[in-house]
Amino acid sequence: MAARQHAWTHSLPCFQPNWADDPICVFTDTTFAAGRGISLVTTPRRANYVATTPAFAEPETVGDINQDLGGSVPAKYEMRELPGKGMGLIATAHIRRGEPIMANTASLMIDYRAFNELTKPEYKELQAHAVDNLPASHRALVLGLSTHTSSPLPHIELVDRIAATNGFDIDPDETDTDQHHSFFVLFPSIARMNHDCRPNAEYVFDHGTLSQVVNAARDIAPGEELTLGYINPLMPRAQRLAKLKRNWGFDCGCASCTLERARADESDARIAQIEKLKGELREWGPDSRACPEMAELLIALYDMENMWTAVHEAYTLAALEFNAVGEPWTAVKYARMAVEFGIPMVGEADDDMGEMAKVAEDPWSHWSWERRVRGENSEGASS
Ligand SMILES: C[S@@+](CC[C@H](N)C(=O)[O-])C[C@H]1O[C@@H](n2cnc3c(N)ncnc32)[C@H](O)[C@@H]1O
Repeated sequence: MAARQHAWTHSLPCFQPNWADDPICVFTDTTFAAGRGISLVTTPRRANYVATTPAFAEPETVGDINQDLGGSVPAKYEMRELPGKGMGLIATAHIRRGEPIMANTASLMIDYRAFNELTKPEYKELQAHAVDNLPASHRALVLGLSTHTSSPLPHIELVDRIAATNGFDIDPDETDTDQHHSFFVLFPSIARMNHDCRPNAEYVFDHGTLSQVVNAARDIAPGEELTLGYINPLMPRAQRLAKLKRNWGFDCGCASCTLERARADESDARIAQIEKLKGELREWGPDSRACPEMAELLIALYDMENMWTAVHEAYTLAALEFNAVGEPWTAVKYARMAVEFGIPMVGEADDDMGEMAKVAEDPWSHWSWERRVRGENSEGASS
């Protein structure tokens, strides 16, 4: 797509290694999202691509996003200081599974090219400029975020620690065929959510509005903390603890990490079996041992592990498996459950959700129909 010129505030310096084809600079729009503002650290080409998205081209799509879902719904949480965790968000009303809890437009979007192509001092300088260029109240919100350290830091280091502690990895926009680098993105209100290895909420990024929505993964009662998962939940306990300590500096005290030894070993064994079953169920070659009972065992294991944010993966595999042995109505049941549980967790645009909508509608014309009993190899089978 041809790059349209956008009215960015473009601050110097830009950096460009000799071998790179584009410089990397800071681009700010202080009028974005009804004056909240946004800063990008990226190439001029990519900044201009981002400016073609509805978030910029149709400003009304993002005008209300940051006021607790348009101000039409009162917030169902409040921020509190929590022992041993810093700040956190606590539910103040009942929240239903699948319900949107909060949303933020991006504050700071750092192209991974900055990390891959620039020196550390270069990208840290750009990162600090990007925050400094935001409107004052937004800048204060960002600079007030956690650094998981109490020692005072020089400004550039402070911004770097804030970004590292609070940023989210966002996959590149698939419609931008020119760019293959992820973005590292900051959403200041969502960043107040602490980690749990079995979180009760999940985030979904929308490239059209450059915004992140947090949805409830299960029913949440007033008084419960709202949590996200910072890491892959399918790691054994020791690996989860080590990764959280290394990357975010805390000893995880969540219910799953504080199980007594025997219960923790059982949980680790279930996690290992989940990984093994997923591998077998995704195998569509003639030697596959996959069968519907395996898929139902997988669902039970996700349930036992309280993996509310990921159980749709098991429903997806069960729908495919039942369809593959010619049991359309059980396939439709699981496809419907995959969509019901999955869309708030991964969004409608997710490939698996598209496949599940097709199975739910017409299992007989889906690629998986009687796949196992026909004994064909399945080039291109998803999930
Ligand atoms: C993205 S911030 C979350 C909000 C943060 N508590 C605050 O005060 O703004 C990540 C930091 O919060 C703290 N944190 C997050 N989850 C935690 C947990 N389960 N237990 C203890 N500290 C946690 C750690 O200091 C971590 O580096």
